[in-house]
Amino acid sequence: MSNIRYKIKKLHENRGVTDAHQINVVFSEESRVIVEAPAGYGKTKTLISKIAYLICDKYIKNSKKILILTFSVNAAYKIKKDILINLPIILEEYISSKDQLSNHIFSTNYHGFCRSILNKYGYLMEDTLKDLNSFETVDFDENSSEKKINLNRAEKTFLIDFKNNLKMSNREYIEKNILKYKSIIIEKFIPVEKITFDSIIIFVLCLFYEYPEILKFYQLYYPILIVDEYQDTNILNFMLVETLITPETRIILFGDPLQRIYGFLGAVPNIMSISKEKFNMELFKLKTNHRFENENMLLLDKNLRKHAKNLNNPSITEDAIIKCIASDDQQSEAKNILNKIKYLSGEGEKIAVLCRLRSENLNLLKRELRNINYFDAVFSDEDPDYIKFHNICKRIFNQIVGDELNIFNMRIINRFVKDVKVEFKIEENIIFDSLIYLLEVFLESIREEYNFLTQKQQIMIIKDSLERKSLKQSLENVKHDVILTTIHGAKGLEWDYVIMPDLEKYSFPLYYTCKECGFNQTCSINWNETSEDFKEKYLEELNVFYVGATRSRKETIFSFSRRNAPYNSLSGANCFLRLEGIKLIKDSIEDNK
Ligand SMILES: Nc1ncnc2c1ncn2[C@@H]1O[C@H](COP(=O)(O)OP(=O)(O)OP(=O)(O)O)[C@@H](O)[C@H]1O
Repeated sequence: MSNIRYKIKKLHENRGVTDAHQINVVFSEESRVIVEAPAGYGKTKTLISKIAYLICDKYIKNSKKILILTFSVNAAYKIKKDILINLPIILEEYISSKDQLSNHIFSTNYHGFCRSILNKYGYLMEDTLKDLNSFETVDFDENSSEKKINLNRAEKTFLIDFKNNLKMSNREYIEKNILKYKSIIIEKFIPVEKITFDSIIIFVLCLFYEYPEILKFYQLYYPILIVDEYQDTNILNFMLVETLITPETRIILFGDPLQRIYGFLGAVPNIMSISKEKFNMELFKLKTNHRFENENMLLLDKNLRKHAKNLNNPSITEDAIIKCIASDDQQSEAKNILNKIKYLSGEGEKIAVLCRLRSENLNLLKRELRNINYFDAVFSDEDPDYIKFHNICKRIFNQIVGDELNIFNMRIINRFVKDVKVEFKIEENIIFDSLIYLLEVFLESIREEYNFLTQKQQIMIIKDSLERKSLKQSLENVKHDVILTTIHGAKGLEWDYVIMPDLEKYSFPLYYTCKECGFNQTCSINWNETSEDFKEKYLEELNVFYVGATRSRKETIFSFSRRNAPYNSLSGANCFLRLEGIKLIKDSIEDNK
């Protein structure tokens, strides 16, 4: 054991100094641990070492497993890859093969976990659930136009209400209506071989309720539960986690409250502190950033966090000095950003331009960027073209693999890509060019990075990713030196330099937030006079700003215009750029490196 401890300590050494806070988490004997760690503070690294420590300290008996849950499919596979690469190094004498290691852990996303349970026991509630893998998974909300599903008006209204209550984390409503939701899915969706994303978790909650002996089995089978990106947990995820926990379960939760940017999809507000209280957990904070190379970036991170914690009185002690491109109008802003990129690139530096969302301003920028070789990845999950691309790929892929799930090779990949290209040949839309490239990058990573998986598992990741519309998570494997994407799409990724355009009022925070703020000309907010609801909306925007600003290893450069494009209206630096603790200095294109 002392050898293992030595090896783990060595792994957590940076320039000769061991990160004691990470080590405290790894070696802690507490059975309920919650770890708060901003991006780049070594959450994932700590998680991997913790698993190694738990396995070799015999916390996990032979027939039991550690369950590791995450929000996205790709995050789950990334963790699994890290585990399979790193753990054998730490655990040489404890684990003889990767297979043996796989026997101890199950790393998946919430939906993947629930699917695995429904594949085994779903038939107990509804016989046809044994064919779950061949069903099409759909998201049902007010924009849905599912023609094949014969819903009456009352059912449609109910499903929309249910979704809205889910987004509002209204647990009381969900608990009261869960059975009704389940029966509509069974009566109307399953006969046409469709199922909703939410119902995959709902069916498992119902199964556990109806068959407590099955729940008991899973509770004993997974004596250790680890959840990553816990701040994104929605109310259904939370109910699932809660159900799996017994007084004996060891729980380790990792997250960062400030990176909660999926509130609009239902991430529960304050989920980290709620869980800390509810499960009586010991809080550990990681204190050292291992990502930033620049003192001002550390200060920016620190000061933004202080604001998020206390809007009224952030107690700033030192300013972060951040470069900012101030332009007269959107056209000159676009030109200035292009010049900045040209100046920064050239030595293999990776640069990202991160925007809030698609807009008229962004189109001007895109026109300028056509002068360089950049990768355009500005699509949101709700984008019709983005959804269409995934749906068509899903259909083509299913046709190619058919029922034969055990064979996955280059011939299948080539045919798949060729057929997709044929399908989109006539579309003159840069989004589809980007998505085809992203698809190729994604397939290459499955073949090369996930070669430790069986061919069937590789096919299932592809199906899962197309279904979850998560191609944009392959952005980190794109070879271009310059990427234009949204802040939401950049979550969890990092580049050498980040440029954030359009940081003017009415663009970011979004127009509606500025409207609620009364189009406040000075952008200074009196927090004693604002409603809780406004505070919450503002904080969510601040979180998005924080996630964007902390994606760079070397430097983040802000940019804004004095006039906004659509109406050429007067604008100017937004409220975030005026926060105490951020000192802007004029960027004169050449002075960055
Ligand atoms: N103690 C350490 N010594 C050396 N490098 C470290 C240490 N901790 C983390 N790192 C490195 O810092 C980088 C960020 O770590 P990691 O990815 O674990 O952070 P994170 O908190 O999970 O960030 P994110 O939320 O962005 O994924 C990685 O390259 C990791 O290898």
